Amino acid sequence: MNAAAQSREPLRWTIQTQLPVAYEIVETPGLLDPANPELLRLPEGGSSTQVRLVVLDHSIDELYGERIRTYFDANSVPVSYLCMPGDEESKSIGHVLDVVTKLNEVGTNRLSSPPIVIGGGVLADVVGLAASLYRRGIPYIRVPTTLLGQVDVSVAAKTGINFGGYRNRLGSYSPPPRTLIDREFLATVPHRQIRNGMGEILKMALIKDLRLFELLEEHGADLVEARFQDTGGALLPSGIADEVIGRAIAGMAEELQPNLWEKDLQRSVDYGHSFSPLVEMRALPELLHGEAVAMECVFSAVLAAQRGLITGADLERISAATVRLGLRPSHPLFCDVDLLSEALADTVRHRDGRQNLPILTRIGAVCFLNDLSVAEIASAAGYMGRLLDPAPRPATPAVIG
Ligand SMILES: NC(=O)c1ccc[n+]([C@@H]2O[C@H](COP(=O)([O-])OP(=O)(O)OC[C@H]3O[C@@H](n4cnc5c(N)ncnc54)[C@H](O)[C@@H]3O)[C@@H](O)[C@H]2O)c1
Ligand SMILES: O=C(CO)[C@@H](O)[C@H](O)[C@H](O)[C@H](O)COP(=O)(O)O
Ligand SMILES: [Zn+2]
Repeated sequence: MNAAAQSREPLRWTIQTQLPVAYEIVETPGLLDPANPELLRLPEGGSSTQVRLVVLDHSIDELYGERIRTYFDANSVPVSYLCMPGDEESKSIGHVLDVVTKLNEVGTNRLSSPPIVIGGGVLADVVGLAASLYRRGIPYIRVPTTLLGQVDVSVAAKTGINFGGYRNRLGSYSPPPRTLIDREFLATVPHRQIRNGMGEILKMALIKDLRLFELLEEHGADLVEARFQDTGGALLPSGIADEVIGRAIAGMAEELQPNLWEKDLQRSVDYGHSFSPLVEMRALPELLHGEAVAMECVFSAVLAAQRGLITGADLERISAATVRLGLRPSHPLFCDVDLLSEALADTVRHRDGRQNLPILTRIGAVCFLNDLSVAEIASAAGYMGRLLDPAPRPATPAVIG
């Protein structure tokens, strides 16, 4: 080192900046009506005549492909289409690279011709990650077409793919400036996938919204049956589907906004997401995301009842509501203490060394635990084992002191 540099304090530069983030989630019935301009609107306003990449879920291409093509043709917008599968096993780096390759081929501009993704949560996560990598990040437009996509992914800032046997191991924080929601898409979603979305709505109800939980208890089964479509009052009183979807989205937005970058690792929305990620991956392709989340909602309620944080009656109510939604409350992997302990250990790493385990203090409120023991997990796993057996109903778990 030269003598002059040695005789003084080393120089130091700090770059500080701020990145204001705003993104909108817009309900827009009749999205595919060529007269509806929402799909063409650019984040910064105005519209574009440049070629756009539109990524379609396979099912969406089959069911809505013709209408989508008619929409863009009628509006004279040149489009290049990419169709991809939308199952959990497709949340892979290969599919991200397929999107990036297509962005390159299409010649997508950095800001003024954002790609549009129309599909479920899987496709949104894959395309979102590709957009966040392409030229170090370009905007994209998200159109969620499943219930889970509309009530949960729609608000999310996160993108991700599975890697090395773990969920969302690679990803980014990259919210699209615009997410467009049209409930009509749900009319074609298979009932199992609707129930899957109910798993995330149940999570939201349990952590912060007793009214939403009561709506699920009273109308959940009919909402599934009607796939959230208006039935002219026959099956569902009018307004119920809107209220359930609206409350779920508003609840998620309220939770995410103050902690979008997750500097605070105590997150209520992690309810149902502490043990289930590994269970879901080990059970692939048997369990869907929302199904595994719903099982952990019950498992966590058992943990809460064991501690005397909620009553046995509340636990029964939660488990009964889950079953009424058509969701299984338990699974053999939720009885496997070693697997559950491994899952929690990985979650602890994700939460920087702490459990930060959201746990119910009543239906509609949570606190966070950092001292959950293997004995408690084992006891709750035993209860989950008895829930596998359709009858008789298991007794309320004993409070572990
Ligand atoms: N980014 C986030 O913060 C966030 C939040 C919640 C969930 N997720 C992710 O979302 C994924 C689950 O999403 P999902 O439940 O939408 O599953 P999905 O994307 O796998 O879609 C489910 C199935 O429905 C089909 N489908 C989609 N729309 C349809 C329609 N309108 N009609 C008929 N079939 C249709 C798809 O082809 C697929 O077979 C998980 O990977 C999860 O991690 C991400
Ligand atoms: O499943 C997801 C996101 O993939 C959401 O439903 C959920 O609310 C949360 O974001 C989860 O807590 C999952 O977060 P992470 O483990 O993927 O970081
Ligand atoms: Zn989730």
